[in-house]
Amino acid sequence: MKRVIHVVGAVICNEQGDVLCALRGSNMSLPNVWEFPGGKVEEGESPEAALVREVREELGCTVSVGKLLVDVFHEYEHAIVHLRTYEARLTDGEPRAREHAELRWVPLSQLRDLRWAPADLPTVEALLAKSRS
Ligand SMILES: Nc1nc2c([nH]c(=O)n2[C@H]2C[C@H](O)[C@@H](COP(=O)(O)OP(=O)(O)OP(=O)(O)O)O2)c(=O)[nH]1
Repeated sequence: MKRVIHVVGAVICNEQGDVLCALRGSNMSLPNVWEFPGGKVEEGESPEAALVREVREELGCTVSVGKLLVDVFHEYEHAIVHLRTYEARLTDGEPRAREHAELRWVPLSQLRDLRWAPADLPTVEALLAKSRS
């Protein structure tokens, strides 16, 4: 049985409604794909607390965590990723790529043009569906 990794991702939007997307580096697992900032939930940690901690580590800024958007399991070669994505709002600091190859604010209309980590596609679709409703 593959191990299950519990991962959280933050959907952070700016005033124009662009979404903050992060490019995984070539030296990371799942290299060179776009993802939502976040990471693994530690033992005994709530998903919300993990998201605040990971965003602080990766982007050097603070978010407040809002609604759960998507809760999905995706089977990769290396493991099964249990990904929960949340709406999140920047409350302090400016995001900087401390660990990622690049950060980019992407308009909703261009979200599908990025090469996403496969587990993230349901979140991309949920964001597009929400913007149409
Ligand atoms: N942070 C994040 N990880 C994602 C997303 N989608 C997705 O499939 N993943 C995967 C990539 C990794 O396998 C795992 C998250 O681990 P991580 O961000 O701590 O990165 P990592 O594997 O480089 O960490 P590590 O082995 O160095 O401890 O979940 C996403 O949107 N955000």
